[in-house]
Amino acid sequence: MARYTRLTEPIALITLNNPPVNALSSAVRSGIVDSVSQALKDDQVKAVVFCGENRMFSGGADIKEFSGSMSGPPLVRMIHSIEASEKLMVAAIEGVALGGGLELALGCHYRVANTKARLGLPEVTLGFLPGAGGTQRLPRLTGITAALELITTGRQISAQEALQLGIVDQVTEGNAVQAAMELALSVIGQPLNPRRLSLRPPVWSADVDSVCEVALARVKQHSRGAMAPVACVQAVRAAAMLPYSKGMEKERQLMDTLFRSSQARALQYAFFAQRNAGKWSLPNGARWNNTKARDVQRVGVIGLGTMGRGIAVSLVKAGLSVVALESDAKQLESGKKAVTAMLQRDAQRRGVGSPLHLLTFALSFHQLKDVDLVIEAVFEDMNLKKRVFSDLCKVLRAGTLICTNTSGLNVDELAKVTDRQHLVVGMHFFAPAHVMKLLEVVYGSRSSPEAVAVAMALGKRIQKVCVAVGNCPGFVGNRMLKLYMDQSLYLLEEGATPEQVDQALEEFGFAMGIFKVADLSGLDVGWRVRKASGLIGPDIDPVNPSRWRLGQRYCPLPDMLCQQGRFGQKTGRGWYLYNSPGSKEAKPDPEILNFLEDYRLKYGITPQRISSQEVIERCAFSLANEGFRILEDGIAAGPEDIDVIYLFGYGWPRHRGGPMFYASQVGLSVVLEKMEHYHRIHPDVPSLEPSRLLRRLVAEGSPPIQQWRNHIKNLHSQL
Ligand SMILES: CC(C)(COP(=O)(O)OP(=O)(O)OC[C@H]1O[C@@H](n2cnc3c(N)ncnc32)[C@H](O)[C@@H]1OP(=O)(O)O)[C@@H](O)C(=O)NCCC(=O)NCCSC(=O)C[C@@H](O)CCCCCCCCCCCCC(=O)O
Repeated sequence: MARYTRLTEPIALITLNNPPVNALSSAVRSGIVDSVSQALKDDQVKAVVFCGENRMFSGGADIKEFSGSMSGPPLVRMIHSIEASEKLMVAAIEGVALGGGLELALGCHYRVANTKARLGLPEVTLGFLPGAGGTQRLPRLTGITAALELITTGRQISAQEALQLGIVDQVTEGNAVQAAMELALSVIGQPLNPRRLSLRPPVWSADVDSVCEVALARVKQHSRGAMAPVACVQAVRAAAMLPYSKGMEKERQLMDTLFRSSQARALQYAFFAQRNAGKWSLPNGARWNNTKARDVQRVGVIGLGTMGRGIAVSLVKAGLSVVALESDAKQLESGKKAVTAMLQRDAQRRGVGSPLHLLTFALSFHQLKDVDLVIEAVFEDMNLKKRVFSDLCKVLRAGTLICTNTSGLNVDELAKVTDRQHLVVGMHFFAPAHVMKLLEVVYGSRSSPEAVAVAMALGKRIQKVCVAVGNCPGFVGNRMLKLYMDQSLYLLEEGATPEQVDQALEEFGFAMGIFKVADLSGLDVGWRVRKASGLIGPDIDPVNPSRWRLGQRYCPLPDMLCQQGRFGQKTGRGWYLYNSPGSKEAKPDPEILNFLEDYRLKYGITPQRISSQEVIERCAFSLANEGFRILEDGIAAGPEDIDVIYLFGYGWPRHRGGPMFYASQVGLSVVLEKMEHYHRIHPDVPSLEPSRLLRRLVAEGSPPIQQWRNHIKNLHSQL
């Protein structure tokens, strides 16, 4: 796990060897300790160079070990003895030096990095802090301001930036090990104390308090209730005020609190869930590792509305050729202007050349004849999409994939109008598509594994977090969202205000409350969908609309807002009031409060006092309850996929893991009890009835979330 090589020069090489990222597992730490001791015993060895196998220094501590009992040499002590060693220690950084990997390098007396290397302390993203001396050594190198920024955000930096900040001593375009050896030979014999960061005094300056206050205010504003960023500021502040040993005590104290916190568990779960989503599997046994994706170079994008524009931008940015199609010249012109401007702005921001040469604009389907894959992003209307699909089949080559960016329409029904049902899949992007990371890849009953593999690979190439999901109305994300939205609306009927619901959700950690999101997306979008689905028709009385539709409780409030022309931000009025159409600052609207009061009076509803706890329980547990149904139906392969969808597509707070993880953390029996309670009070809302899978998991002793897949497998078993 760590290889010791005695080189011909007076140098020993210690190679961390734990693929794929050379995480500092217990075995690696033991290997390092043994190797260092071997080097120290060898009188011929004057210097030690640390490097990683496969040109990858280290991705840090082994995160998998955190969920069990930790064994092996402690990282803190190991790094301390490396730094204290009387022999010269040099880190040769290639690939990444992250977390404990960078902390190990900071314990060395010199650091050399390859130009392509990336360095960082991302522990905050896992719910804790750099707990192997990183919070004390880094500020002593870079000063407090840079250390605060790096440690509280977890941002990874280039070797060049690391050089400017003083984190590395040298950057090389060549082999970092070679360069580290040369550096070692040139400094052997020089005093080591000035190179030992722990011997440096606190990095105090007169403005420490104000710098830390500013950092604290910034992290509190962005962290949405996450504890780790605040603790990171406290730890770095200690590096400015206290000698190293005292600072280390503070680091340890803060780490103890964070390490076993529910937030750290949630964030580490999210880390693995995100990686797990790429390992898709279909009910027929096809999987990411037994299905080959063929290469895609040219992509057609049909429709240059908001979604089509974002999709085209994402594709071009990833170096793909795009033919972007619109149905009329005016639409094409406005789409062209928007896409071009977005790409130019992005290129300017990143300091790279504009990729506009990859983009062609077209008005005729014939210009799509040579593409490898088409993404349809026209208006959300089944008939229109069907027309597009059948027209496409007339011009596309036989093997070209047809993907739909529908947000919930039936992919099988669309596939049926084509001559290639096996090559039809959904690619559900989230708005704005060039910003949002999530992509639901929807397989229909006839989609071939290869088609799914191609869509997943393309999504990955354009840097999306892709989740393969089955075909049902709304797929995973929007199917669950509907129930979340329903509960929020019922809460308004029962006595809450939009700002009260949003405040509870934002305090829980959502980036934005649901009513603010609805205003941002446009209330007219859902209105149109409800009209198309028959929920709103000519038989509905517009003045006294029924609260009962298609056999279920229905809340007509959003329709009534739309009738008043309140479409949200775009019209300057929605659930909130805005200074002008298009402005973003939501203000409570007294008109809405009166409107809600009148509504309750009209329908004889006595307003109740709704607590924040009830808002969270009804919204979050409804999401999870539907998530269990989705698992039962085989629409998502596991709870992790559902959580990834909510983390990356719906602003669910990462430090709460996702709705399924949250349910597991609160306790499944508590969730069951609450759902039973709310269903008893609201028997007219069938979705509040606890799902079969939830009941079954509770009956089976509420197994940990990692084991739910096994229980789902057995759900339909007759054995
Ligand atoms: C490294 C990456 C940038 C690579 O990205 P890439 O896209 O190439 O690949 P993947 O992300 O897909 O990863 C490939 C593969 O590797 C797995 N993996 C990656 N990193 C790790 C890791 N650090 N540990 C384990 N496994 C890892 C990943 O899961 C993939 O596996 P798969 O099976 O899917 O192929 C990228 O991966 C990345 O960014 N990684 C994470 C980097 C990171 O966050 N590093 C920080 C780790 S935490 C750390 O280092 C902590 C240190 O500060 C030291 C802390 C000291 C601990 C002291 C403990 C004190 C406890 C006190 C409290 C005790 C109280 C009590 O007892 O109760």
